[in-house]
Amino acid sequence: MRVIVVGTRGSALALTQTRWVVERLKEQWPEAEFKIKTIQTRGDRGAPPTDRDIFVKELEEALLRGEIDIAVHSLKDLPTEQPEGLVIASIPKRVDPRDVFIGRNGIRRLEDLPEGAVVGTSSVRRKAQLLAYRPDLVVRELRGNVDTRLSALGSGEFDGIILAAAGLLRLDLRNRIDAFIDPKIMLPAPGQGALALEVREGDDIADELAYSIHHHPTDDRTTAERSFLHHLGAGCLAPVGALAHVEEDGTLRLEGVVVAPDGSSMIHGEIEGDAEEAWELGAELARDILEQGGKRILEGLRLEQ
Ligand SMILES: NCc1[nH]cc(CCC(=O)O)c1CC(=O)O
Repeated sequence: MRVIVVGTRGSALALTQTRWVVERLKEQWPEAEFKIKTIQTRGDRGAPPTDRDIFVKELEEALLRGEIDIAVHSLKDLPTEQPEGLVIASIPKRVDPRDVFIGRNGIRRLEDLPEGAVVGTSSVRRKAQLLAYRPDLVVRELRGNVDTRLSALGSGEFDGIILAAAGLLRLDLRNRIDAFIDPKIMLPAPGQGALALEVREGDDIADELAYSIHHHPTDDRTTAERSFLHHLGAGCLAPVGALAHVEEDGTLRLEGVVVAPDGSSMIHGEIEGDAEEAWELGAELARDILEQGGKRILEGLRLEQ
């Protein structure tokens, strides 16, 4: 059997999650041989997060050239439209999708921040929801990989920072988390906490290997969330949050939000239905929210750019 080359970015988080994926694949296919290949993306070389696919494109090009057979992505970094010739073969089981707060000087929750405190994040989605909740806070740019962000907190420039729980959990840094942020205050990015395994269309072997670690409930949840984002006509850099849950009986409940970047207005909505209709439910919620004022917020953003 051929060696299956699994491609990943080179950050500590990307490598850790890819090793996790390969361990799961080996459990399913003990006779198969896997090799991990690291590919540097523009995002890793410090490109500003202005293009939606800075973490993704180089991996996809390597896939198309045949240098790798399976690309491992963070699902939330992946655009909602697939490039020609590539397919998502598998969405493994998600970890906690929430955002978390890490504070300094005994501050352990968002609620503990004094008036005018400085919070670090580079995500418009986090900034907008934070300001909607606490307009008094000052939000400052915080970039880089998880390690860089944690050491920026130590340098004293911020009273607290916000990160995805997923990155810290995967890096075994759970003890650094001070508080999980209630999704009522901050809805995560669509797909946050989930991975995606992408393969070449027609590579049936890679497809079958990858599909063996597919997780249907995660797929249904993230399909609804990403459909919501897609039908808003917004990319992963927009001030858009979404979170879906699937109940035992197959009912999917999706919550979504569009927020003005300064937090001054916020359109929130919810929908529920059959998990098998995940894509349609996301589309319907997007239409509702666009009508209720989401459209005005998102058009305002385009004019600013
Ligand atoms: N924006 C970068 C990014 N892409 C994926 C994760 C980890 C969380 C995940 O896998 O969803 C992070 C870090 C963060 O947002 O704190």
